[in-house]
Amino acid sequence: MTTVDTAHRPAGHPPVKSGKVGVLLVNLGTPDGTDYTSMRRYLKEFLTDKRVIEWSPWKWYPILFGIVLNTRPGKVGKAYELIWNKDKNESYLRTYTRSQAELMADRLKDLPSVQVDWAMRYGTPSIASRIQALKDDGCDRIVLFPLYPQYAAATTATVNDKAFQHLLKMRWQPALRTVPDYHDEETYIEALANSVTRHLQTLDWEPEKILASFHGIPMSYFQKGDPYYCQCQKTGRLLRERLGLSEDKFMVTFQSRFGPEEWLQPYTDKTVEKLAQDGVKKIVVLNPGFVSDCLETLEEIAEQAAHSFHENGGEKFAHIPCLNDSEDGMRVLEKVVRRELLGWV
Ligand SMILES: C=CC1=C(C)c2cc3[nH]c(cc4nc(cc5[nH]c(cc1n2)c(C)c5CCC(=O)O)C(CCC(=O)O)=C4C)c(C)c3C=C
Ligand SMILES: [Fe+2]
Ligand SMILES: [Fe+2]
Repeated sequence: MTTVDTAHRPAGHPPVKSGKVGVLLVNLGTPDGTDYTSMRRYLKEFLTDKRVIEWSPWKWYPILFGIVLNTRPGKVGKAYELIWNKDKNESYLRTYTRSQAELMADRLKDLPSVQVDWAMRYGTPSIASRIQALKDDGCDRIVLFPLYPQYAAATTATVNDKAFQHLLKMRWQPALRTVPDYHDEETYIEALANSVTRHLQTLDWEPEKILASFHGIPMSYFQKGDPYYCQCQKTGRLLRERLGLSEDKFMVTFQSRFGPEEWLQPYTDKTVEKLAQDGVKKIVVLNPGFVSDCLETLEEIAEQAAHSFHENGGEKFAHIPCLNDSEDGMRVLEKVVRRELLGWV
């Protein structure tokens, strides 16, 4: 650890701490509560992000403020209620992100100059508040880790934007290292394969199809050059090969469509429905693109997709949890963080 030489400091110069390295884990965000006001605040911050909705504000804001922010908070709030972590009165996304940061701090104990923290892109704790806290604690270098295995402008880039926006206001900026995607990282593929294998062993039936369902993005974002689709496809292929499955048995699909545009295909909901209608009786779905379980996995897949599969004639449906704060999941995050710390510790 290096520290600043302050012996010559003139009277009145503020005391400064320095010499530590911060690691900031950042996930998407989550509402503070399931009530209308909390939901509206969260959705407003999310859906006014130009990296998420790329339409011109002239076109988007009348729809957002006139319709979406009046109707969606109530509807989505009910969905959040179904998957709320009642013990901690928060969403599981927050519970897991905090736990990942705590476990990461423990795993990096051999590096005493490293301090680990966590933040959310939307809602609390904000990226600005945690970058400031790390800097105030003496971190003059920060590894910023957007918790997305696949890069998308709507997720990774907006986390980076937000961090640099805060740096704009700082006199003494920390050096910031942004962590790249890790969609084809060996440890990640291995962790996903282990979780599939282990979960299948707990079932007394064998799936006819395994679906790797990723969050979608509008097709237009892909056409503008976003690498997300290709990275999801590669993660899917590597996982399938690792599991030794044929293309016939394993599919990559895209979920969570929002708005009227065409999104990446095949759509998870339509695929699940069609498989059941075509006579497939047993399927398993996993969400490799989500580091932690959240509304999109627990409600949209484990609840809604399961329901739709059964309604359409399917018999057995299983959802494999995300890696969350499991041993395998933490090994992946630690591997990436240690690589990014090289040269700084
Ligand atoms: C145009 C809108 C959206 C884009 C593009 C988008 C991309 C995207 N999102 C995730 C991960 C998550 N999204 C989550 C919730 C969520 N996503 C959108 C819209 C877009 N996402 C909305 C409006 C919401 C809120 C819920 C709803 O109103 O339907 C979540 C869950 C958060 C939680 O608290 O549980 C995650 C995680 C990715 C990875 C991605 C692009 C790659
Ligand atoms: Fe989303
Ligand atoms: Fe959704």
